[in-house]
Amino acid sequence: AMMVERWAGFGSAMATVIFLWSVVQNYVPPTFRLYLTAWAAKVAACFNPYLQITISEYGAERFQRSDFFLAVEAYLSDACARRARKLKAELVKDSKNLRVTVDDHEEVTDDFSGTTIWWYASKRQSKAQVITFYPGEDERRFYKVVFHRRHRDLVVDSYLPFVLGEGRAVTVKNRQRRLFTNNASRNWNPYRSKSVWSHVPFEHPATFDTLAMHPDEKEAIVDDLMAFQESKDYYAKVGKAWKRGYLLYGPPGTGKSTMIAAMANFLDYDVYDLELTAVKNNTELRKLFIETTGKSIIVIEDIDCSIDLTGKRRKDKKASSDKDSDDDDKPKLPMDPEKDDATKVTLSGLLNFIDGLWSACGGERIIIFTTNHKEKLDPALIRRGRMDKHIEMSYCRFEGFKVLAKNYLDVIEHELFGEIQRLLEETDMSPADVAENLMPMSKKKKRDPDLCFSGLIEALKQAKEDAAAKEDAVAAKAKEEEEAKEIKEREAKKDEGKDKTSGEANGDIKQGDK
Ligand SMILES: Nc1ncnc2c1ncn2[C@@H]1O[C@H](COP(=O)(O)OP(=O)(O)OP(=O)(O)O)[C@@H](O)[C@H]1O
Ligand SMILES: [Mg+2]
Repeated sequence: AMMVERWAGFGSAMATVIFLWSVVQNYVPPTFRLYLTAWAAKVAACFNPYLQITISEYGAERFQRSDFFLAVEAYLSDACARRARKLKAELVKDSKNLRVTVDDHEEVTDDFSGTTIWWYASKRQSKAQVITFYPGEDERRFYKVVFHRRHRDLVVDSYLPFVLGEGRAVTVKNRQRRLFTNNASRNWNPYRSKSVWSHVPFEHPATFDTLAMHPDEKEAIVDDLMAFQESKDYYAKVGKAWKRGYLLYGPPGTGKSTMIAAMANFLDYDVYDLELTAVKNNTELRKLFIETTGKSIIVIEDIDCSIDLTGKRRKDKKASSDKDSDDDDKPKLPMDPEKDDATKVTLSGLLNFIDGLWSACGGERIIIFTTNHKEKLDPALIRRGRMDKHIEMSYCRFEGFKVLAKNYLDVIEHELFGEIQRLLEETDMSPADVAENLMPMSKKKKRDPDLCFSGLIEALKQAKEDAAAKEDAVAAKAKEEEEAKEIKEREAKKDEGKDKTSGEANGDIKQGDK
């Protein structure tokens, strides 16, 4: 009976409210009505101590999902999803893990310095009458955060920025890192991608642990990278763009490319592999650079082979083209070298690429050049400040070998190590060749250290012999050349003498004879 009475009371109260509302609707002028509504909201607020903030999926830019929404989503799935009962799992683009998030219309609580905060995931139907191509496009999802009035400052000034930061960190941690290249054939479908870069997932397994190198050098590089990563404020303070350049040089197979992969894995960066020969001109180079994102390594491999970096070589080319045009007076073809030059990437274009003004957009970029011949590079290109650190990757010595032996065969000590050490100090063998000997591709021999090490010793001895033979050959050739030169010089002198005696006979002859 009490229940019925209470409901009746509730019903009559409701009826009164509805009656009053219809009076307001019909007889109160609109301006006053607005005022009344605001006032009613205020009255309600007096009794409801909770505030709410909405974070919608599409913010001011209608076509791009709001950064904050994505950060909240990541934060909730990382920190609070465990406490939710209704979850949803998705396979998300650019993320390497399944993403489990709070389902729509579900509530989770969070705790921030002793304060309880409620989150609601929800969605509403968009009212706009637009036809879209994508399913689900007319739904607008949003998150609502609810908290007590007295925590307003805490939530707005500390909690929400905290969520943003945490969410971004989670996104970075979970993202699938990518390897970009500017040299993919995109021509078959011009509509597919407007970006100048195309990408694949970056999954190179190299790390600094697997890199054969002297431990001290390795540590120095790791140290440098860590210092770079943490010095955002420092770079800002000294007024420099937040980037760093490395030059990796050394013979083939010494681990330059592997080192880049290890760096990317260590820093958790994307890799942009820039193929300079595929870049038409400086403008395109600039466009490529602008489209790179922060937290990335930009790599130009074999920089000495990529373009005419030196003015000298360009002149050579011009001289030869002049000769050509002397030979035949054909009209100039589109392939004309003059024009070709104008549409090429130049050294100055590349220097601009590295430290032009617009290289400051974003930040946290590492630029790496690799080369087999450091001496061929223009000094301007590799001066400090552009290429801050020059790293020599060299032949495998004993320290490097120990890393490889441990990695490939799980061996830390072995009776053959002494001999290998001696041979490695005397012989230049690249880590790639050493590794090849430690990784026999045969089932029977598989992972037998004795066989592998004796095989390596054989290979080292062979390499040593070859090197000696080569040296002998080089010496012999040099001697031959020297002799030939001497003979030539002698003959030239004789000719000179003859010329002069047959020419004017004066005091000069005596001088020449002397
Ligand atoms: N320092 C090293 N540590 C571990 N592995 C190495 C090292 N150097 C080379 N290797 C092995 O040798 C192979 C070739 O190495 P990498 O491609 O890095 O050489 P590179 O210096 O880039 O050569 P190139 O100058 O020809 O480009 C790799 O697959 C790698 O496994
Ligand atoms: Mg390489």
